[in-house]
Amino acid sequence: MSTTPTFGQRLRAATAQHGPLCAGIDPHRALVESWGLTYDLDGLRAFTRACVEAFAGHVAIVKPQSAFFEVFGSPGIAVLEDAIRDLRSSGTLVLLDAKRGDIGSTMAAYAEAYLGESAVSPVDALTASPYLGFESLRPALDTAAANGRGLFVLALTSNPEGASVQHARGTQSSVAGSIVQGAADENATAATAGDLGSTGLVVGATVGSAVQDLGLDLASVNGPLLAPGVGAQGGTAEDLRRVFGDALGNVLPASSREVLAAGPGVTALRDRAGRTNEAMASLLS
Ligand SMILES: O=C(O)c1cc(=O)[nH]c(=O)n1[C@@H]1O[C@H](COP(=O)(O)O)[C@@H](O)[C@H]1O
Repeated sequence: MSTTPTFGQRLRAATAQHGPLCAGIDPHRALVESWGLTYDLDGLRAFTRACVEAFAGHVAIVKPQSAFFEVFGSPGIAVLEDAIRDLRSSGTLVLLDAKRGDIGSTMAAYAEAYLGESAVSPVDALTASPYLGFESLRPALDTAAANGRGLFVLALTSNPEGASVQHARGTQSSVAGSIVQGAADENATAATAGDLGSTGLVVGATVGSAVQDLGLDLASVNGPLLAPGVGAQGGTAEDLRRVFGDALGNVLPASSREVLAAGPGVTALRDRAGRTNEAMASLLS
């Protein structure tokens, strides 16, 4: 039997030590320029370096948004890879936000790229879109599990357009409901062992009463619940309480712009992340 700790176990240990905040690295043009940097490769590099210095060893998990690095082509990806390596070597978990989702055979290549045993730039977890069907993610679910890594599957996203797909009802349940069930099934073995599962869900802090309206049981998922939308998108601590109810203990509040706006100083960034973390920890406990 493998003795490699699971992603769920590693995440639980990390949040116990550092608090629940998932700090985003989203080098938007406006943010980069507001730090007095030029919006080019040098600016991207300086922005990312400051984030890594501020967050490494101080928060449980960091979520770089791949899109903002892809903008700069392969040199931008190299900046992302350096950040992933440096964060992970400091012991900070990395959730790469790339929202991958494709037919199974292509999904297998995405899984190999980010979660595989021989991945060039491995991450601890990856965001994934299940809208080609939850089972299309099977290669990523299995590769993640085999290598002690995790997957965060979009269930109820923070954008207003998400509802038109995710709230739709089939013969038995809503689309989001089937995603919740899929994640709960993946985490069943961990649940029996008393561990947090490694298949997480993404449920935005801005989804209002959707969880209740659709009758979703998020506590039954027994996995981490990434909650983007806090801060810049209008989500508040009170919203988290309303949205997640008895599943609050598994929530990772995700904040990018609100924390990043404290830059460019490394200490100021770290302090903002620390204060957000403390506020979230007292809410969730
Ligand atoms: O998967 C995500 O992280 C995500 C899902 C979602 O439903 N909504 C959402 O905003 N996100 C991401 O979370 C980050 C939000 O950034 P801020 O609004 O600046 O905190 C961005 O990187 C988004 O791509």
